[in-house]
Amino acid sequence: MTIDWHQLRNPGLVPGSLDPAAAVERAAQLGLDRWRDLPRDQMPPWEDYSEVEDVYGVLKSVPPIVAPYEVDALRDQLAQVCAGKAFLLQGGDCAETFIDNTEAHLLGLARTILQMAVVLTYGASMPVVKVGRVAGQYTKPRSSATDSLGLPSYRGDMINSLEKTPEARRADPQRMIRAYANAAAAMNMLRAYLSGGIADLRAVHHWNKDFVRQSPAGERYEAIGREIDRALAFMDACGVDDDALHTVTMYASHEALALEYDRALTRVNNDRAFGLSGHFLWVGERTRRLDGAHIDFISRLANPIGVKIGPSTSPDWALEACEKLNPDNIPGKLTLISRMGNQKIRDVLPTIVAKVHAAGRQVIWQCDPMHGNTHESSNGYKTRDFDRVVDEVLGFFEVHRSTGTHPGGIHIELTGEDVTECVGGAQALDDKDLEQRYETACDPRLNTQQSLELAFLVAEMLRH
Ligand SMILES: O=C[C@H](O)[C@H](O)COP(=O)(O)O
Ligand SMILES: C=C(OP(=O)(O)O)C(=O)O
Ligand SMILES: [Mn+2]
Repeated sequence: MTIDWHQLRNPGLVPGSLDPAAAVERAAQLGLDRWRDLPRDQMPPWEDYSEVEDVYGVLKSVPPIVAPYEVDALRDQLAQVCAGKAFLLQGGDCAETFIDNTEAHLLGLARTILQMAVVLTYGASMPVVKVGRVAGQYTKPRSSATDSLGLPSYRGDMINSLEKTPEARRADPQRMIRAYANAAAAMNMLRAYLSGGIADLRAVHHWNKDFVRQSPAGERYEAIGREIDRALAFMDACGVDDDALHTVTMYASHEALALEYDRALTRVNNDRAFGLSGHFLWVGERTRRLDGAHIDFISRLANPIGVKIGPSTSPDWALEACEKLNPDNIPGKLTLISRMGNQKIRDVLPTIVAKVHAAGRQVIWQCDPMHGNTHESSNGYKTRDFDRVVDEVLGFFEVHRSTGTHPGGIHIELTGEDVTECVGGAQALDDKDLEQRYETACDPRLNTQQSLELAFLVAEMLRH
């Protein structure tokens, strides 16, 4: 068979019909460009929108970052989470950067997620679906259009640069192409490494034993570590040696904020629109208006999607969001990611869960204990207190226990590096320590130790 490469690179490839005009028509039928006419918050301050359109023209014919069958596979796995038979672990940088898109950084992330997943799998006695904030988490919504120096705010490497000069902060559409290239390289590396040695269950458990040995709070975690040891020895004795013990799938997710980027990487396949810039796309707290561009765009996708819900969310809003984002009530399709803050979650979340649940809406409840718990340290750093993070997750479990619903997962800003951005944890980092390695481009992340500690604590919550 001869492959017509020119035709394969056409936009909107539909198997069985390589006619690009038909693909464009299908996209229109699916309403994929309706967002262009709707109100849009957090629009980057582009100087010349025609440059954005040029970049869009380039990106709409490139090979996508992920494949439709993977997107469907993730949704199937998330259906298990929705049914209370699996747990969702999602984590990674607040803002990925081009300069940190290195082998070491990605390996650190993969390793940390795998280590957390092993502990959570044991704690929950159920499969853990692993999703990185990775290979596309390059745009940021901001509270203010300008920073403390009066410069345009940094909006993620896809839009402008963190460097503090007016020129660097200019919104540059060409950066979308660099974001695509970086995302493709990251995904390529992760796929390769996760099907090889680093995903070996015994190796991952070995790293966890190192963590328990070194952590000042190691004693508390030793019991679970020993139990996992015994479980592995038992499996060995039984001769269990399955592929699942050596390879892992980690899916990629990011906030759907730069809609031109995500739309350009959307492909229509068998009359379904797949956002192939990542497996899972979510809409953030600042862009979730139901009549707005972001919600409209993700509502058209076949992907599993999420929406952040902050402390001002009403039960009515949540129900309406479920109807709009998952009209066919498909299990695993929609994740509501609460980020209320530890002082509010116990008051605000119960009525939302009760209303959505009573209406029979299929939804995954996930807890982001980061974004409602940000404060400024005494020495001026944007930070988070580990105890408040843990307390919000605890509140999340308490709420679901009282409503009889499944606490489906956690969504964490973390890195596999020894940064000092969040205070607290067994290392007892304090405000002064933040000066040592504060490297985030946006929000403070849990470091490797804090992330693993959180996983052990959540494993304890899952067991009870
Ligand atoms: O990651 C989330 C947001 O982009 C971030 O919390 C906004 O931070 P800001 O309030 O510093 O703009
Ligand atoms: C912007 C983010 O969160 P939120 O929309 O919840 O503020 C984020 O996840 O980085
Ligand atoms: Mn963030």
